[in-house]
Amino acid sequence: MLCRRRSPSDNPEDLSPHRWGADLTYKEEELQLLSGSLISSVTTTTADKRPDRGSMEVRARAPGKIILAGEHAVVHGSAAVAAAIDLYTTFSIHLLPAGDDGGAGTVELDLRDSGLTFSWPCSHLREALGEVSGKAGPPTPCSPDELATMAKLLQGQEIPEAKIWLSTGLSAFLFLYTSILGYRPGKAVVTSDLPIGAGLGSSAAFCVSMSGALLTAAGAVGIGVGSAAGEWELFGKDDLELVNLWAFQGEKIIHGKPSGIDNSVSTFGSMIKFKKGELTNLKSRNPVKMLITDTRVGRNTKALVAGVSERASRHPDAMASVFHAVNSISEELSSIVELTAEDEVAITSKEDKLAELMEMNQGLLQCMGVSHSSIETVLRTTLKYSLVSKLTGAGGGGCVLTLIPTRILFYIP
Ligand SMILES: Nc1ncnc2c1ncn2[C@@H]1O[C@H](COP(=O)(O)OP(=O)(O)OP(=O)(O)O)[C@@H](O)[C@H]1O
Ligand SMILES: C[C@@](O)(CCO)CC(=O)[O-]
Ligand SMILES: [Mg+2]
Repeated sequence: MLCRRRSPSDNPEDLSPHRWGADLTYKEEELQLLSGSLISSVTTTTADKRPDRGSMEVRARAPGKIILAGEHAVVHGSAAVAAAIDLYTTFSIHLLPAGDDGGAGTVELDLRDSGLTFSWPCSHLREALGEVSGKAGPPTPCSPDELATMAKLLQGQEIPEAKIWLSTGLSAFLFLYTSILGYRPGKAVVTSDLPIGAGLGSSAAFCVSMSGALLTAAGAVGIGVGSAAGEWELFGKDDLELVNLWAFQGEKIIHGKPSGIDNSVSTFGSMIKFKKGELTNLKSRNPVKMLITDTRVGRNTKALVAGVSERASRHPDAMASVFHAVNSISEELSSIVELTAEDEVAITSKEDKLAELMEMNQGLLQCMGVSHSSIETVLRTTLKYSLVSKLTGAGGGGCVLTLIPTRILFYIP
């Protein structure tokens, strides 16, 4: 399910949202149907801790997400609605006893899905970053100087040009690892069900699972030692709050200016309304079925978010109206989602309203300049079946949501 990066302008430093794959043409057959997701009952971040040959291994997993309404506008203070989906990123950390190899040891990272491994001698990290003790409490943000040091630490690593977009994730790893665990040697392994950079919150799931595992390994959050293989334990509410704060710092390194919605929904799961950092849990009693289509057009959230901010500074009044309209859509959508509909007529009317709001939101995302010809192809294709779609996440390619009303008689697994 990995996203195939196809755009010749797939450069994380390119801040123009239009240049992401703009000159390619897309055929319906090239779209990948990812999954139909029931979005009301998904578990939150969970972890598993077990002794392993004299040392400790901790695994944490965190879900991806879809945004039903409000992406981009949420960065500018509007409300947005998001739901966790049942595709996960898992981060495992195996702490090695210090000095096991007679020296200070190494910090290793194995990105299984990309087939890449990285390694830093602990002595080298200490030299570059100075004394850090590892921290159990709330995070201190990564300073510009520290960020520059992380970038330098990547220079010695062999990152293939075609996967250079992983650099920000690697910087986030180095920052979270050294801030939480100091220079303890360890081996981390990351696997994910999520396509990377496709709007399903891969960066947030990466940061949340990483924060969960590292904080557990540091003893800063408490889960017990797992009894049976394959058992996941839920974190307590206060622990989730701490995991979320650290994950947000990681997201800042990857995204530049995240609203916090992606890490929050990945941490706490379920369906949420999010506005200016405030999270409200939404109780959806009738399931909402969405089809997720991956256009397989690579894009980068940091560049798209920066592009919208630039447009907002060029046209402040017009864009303020757009953000205001999106806020109203998200508010209305969140109250409709919570309505309990008993009979068929009520369910149909609820779904019709949801569809209309999604359609309006898509129009406003086009106004923000974050749609893409591949997204428009999905919109046209689903419209042939009278189904409504909208982009989800940062847009510019990536994934598209299609609302599947209960009147549709086929089942999408
Ligand atoms: N499993 C992973 N392994 C390593 N790095 C990852 C992984 N998942 C995400 N990342 C990091 O996150 C970046 C992708 O994040 P980005 O925010 O651009 O997309 P997304 O989170 O999938 O989509 P959106 O933010 O729109 O929901 C990658 O370039 C990489 O740096
Ligand atoms: C585009 C955006 O609104 C959602 C990305 O999933 C960015 C953010 O809120 O951080
Ligand atoms: Mg992201």
